[in-house]
Amino acid sequence: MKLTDVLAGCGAEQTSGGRSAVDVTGVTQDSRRVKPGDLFIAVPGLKEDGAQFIGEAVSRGAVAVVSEKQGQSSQVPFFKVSSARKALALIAANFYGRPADKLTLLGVTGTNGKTTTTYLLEAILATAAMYSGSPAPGVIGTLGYKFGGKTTELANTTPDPLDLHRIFREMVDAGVETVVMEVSSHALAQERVHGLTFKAVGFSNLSRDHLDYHKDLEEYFQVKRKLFAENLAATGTAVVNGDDAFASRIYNELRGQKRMAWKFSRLGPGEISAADATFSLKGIEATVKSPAGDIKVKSKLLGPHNLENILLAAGIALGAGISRADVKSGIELVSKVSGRMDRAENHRGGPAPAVLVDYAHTDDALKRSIEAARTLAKGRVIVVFGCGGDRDKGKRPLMGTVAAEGADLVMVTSDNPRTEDPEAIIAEVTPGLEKGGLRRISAGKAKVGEKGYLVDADRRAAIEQAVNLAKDDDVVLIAGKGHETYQTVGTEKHAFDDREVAAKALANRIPG
Ligand SMILES: CC(=O)N[C@H]1[C@@H](OP(=O)(O)OP(=O)(O)OC[C@H]2O[C@@H](n3ccc(=O)[nH]c3=O)[C@H](O)[C@@H]2O)O[C@H](CO)[C@@H](O)[C@@H]1O[C@H](C)C(=O)N[C@@H](C)C(=O)N[C@H](CCC(=O)O)C(=O)O
Ligand SMILES: Nc1ncnc2c1ncn2[C@@H]1O[C@H](COP(=O)(O)OP(=O)(O)OP(=O)(O)O)[C@@H](O)[C@H]1O
Ligand SMILES: N[C@H](CCC[C@H](N)C(=O)O)C(=O)O
Ligand SMILES: [Mg+2]
Repeated sequence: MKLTDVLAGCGAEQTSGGRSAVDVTGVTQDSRRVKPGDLFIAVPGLKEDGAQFIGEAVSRGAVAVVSEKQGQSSQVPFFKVSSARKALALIAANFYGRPADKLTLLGVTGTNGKTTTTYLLEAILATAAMYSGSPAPGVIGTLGYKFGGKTTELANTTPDPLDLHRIFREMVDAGVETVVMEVSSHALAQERVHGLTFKAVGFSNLSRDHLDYHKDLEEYFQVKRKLFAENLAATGTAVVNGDDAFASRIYNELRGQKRMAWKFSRLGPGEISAADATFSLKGIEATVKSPAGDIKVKSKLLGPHNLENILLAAGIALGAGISRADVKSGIELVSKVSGRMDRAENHRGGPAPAVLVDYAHTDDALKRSIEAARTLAKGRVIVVFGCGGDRDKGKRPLMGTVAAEGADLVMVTSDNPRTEDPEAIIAEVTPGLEKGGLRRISAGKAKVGEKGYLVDADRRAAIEQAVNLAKDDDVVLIAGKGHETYQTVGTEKHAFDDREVAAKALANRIPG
């Protein structure tokens, strides 16, 4: 592809180097991966400044360079841009032949509920597509990217632009017309979706997370707001959580601009609201009230927070022009979202506690998933959780407090310790548990029915103890790792799946 075509529209100005009439055979932002014929884009990062590696990129065969820095005298054409990350997004689109121009994009942002909402939307869109004879949608998010019945794992929830536009290309080539995607705050901060236009976007909620990356909650919000301010089509629809103060600010802003915005609310009024909701281990029954009319749904998803995800998915789908009937059928098709309130198998049969594996890894998510477990449990709620290493430390005591306030028995353990000491992470969680009113029970002293918290850094042992300490009418909630099939200790990933460990613990359960 001609360099001038790759750079089209990205505002790059040549500052040095030779003739720009060269062909580009690849694009990369990583000097270590440069192949002869590539364009190298030097991105300033958290740890490194890509500009340091321009020499290395050229010596590996880069035929042109894009950077925010003024070009030194360069052997290859050197282009200056005001934002390397924005340029990267536009260049990636050009390089893959602008596949997103052929797609209808629907996006979901927010701290919790993105993955669940995108899978509800996928089912709704697939139902609509089936009836209209159109192709099924694609999905991009934490569980990977999915189209044509195949899911491929991803390193990030929202991929870097070069991966994202390559995936769009694969999808368009396979005939996909609509893509529903999670848009993370890291992606928005790093301009991974710069230049994309969404037909409808949703905002689930905003609560504490990633404050190791964002300065404070307000900055975290401003980053999420970009999706609505910069990426929503002028005639597109925004659906936001009316029960969330941050999300409501977006509603007011868009309404002030006479844009299309809907609020959804589980408890109060809103363009999308709920009535007659009931929750059990069989799922949710509720009436979704919408500008298009009422939709009675029976969902297999568990807990009040999932009703919020249903309202958001219904709002986005209706906003994108899907019929009420397809919204209902799609929602009812989703039997579960992998690793979210995902019930572990009881292979032995007979009475046993319900063991739910969930991905709650923020204090709000943990609070909400414990609340959900409470609506499902006839007996007690037992929670097993830990906090990830090398991530926002501020959430550790907060997660401890919500666990103590919501659960009867808590088993504190490891999540992915990464390069931190597991015991040191736990030591940052336990003051929160004490603050929440639970007292520590010494190892080996726990009795069935007792209140308090136990500590065991070995996640497998912690899950086994929790299952053994549960009575048949208790609910055991194993939070934090959801769909993950590994545990990261140091820099190594070991096979570990909460759902398998829990099913084994149930099969070998020795009550008491
Ligand atoms: C914290 C974070 O988001 N980091 C992202 C960031 O990395 P960074 O700023 O540390 O990059 P860096 O190492 O300083 O390098 C800067 C540049 O120099 C280049 N470089 C570096 C070294 C070298 O020898 N040569 C070279 O060219 C790098 O390729 C890069 O382009 O920029 C990189 C390039 O765009 C991203 O890949 C990387 O995402 C990493 C993999 C990551 O783990 N991100 C997570 C936290 C994330 O994005 N998570 C969200 C979901 C979160 C949630 O909702 O729960 C997601 O969307 O996945
Ligand atoms: N609407 C909601 N409000 C609050 N908590 C929720 C909501 N939906 C899900 N959760 C909690 O958050 C966890 C993660 O849910 P989900 O994977 O759908 O969200 P996500 O935004 O994609 O998360 P991540 O950013 O980690 O990918 C769930 O396991 C549950 O504990
Ligand atoms: N995308 C989130 C996932 C956290 C999952 C949890 N299991 C952990 O490892 O902290 C992150 O990387 O912060
Ligand atoms: Mg997700």
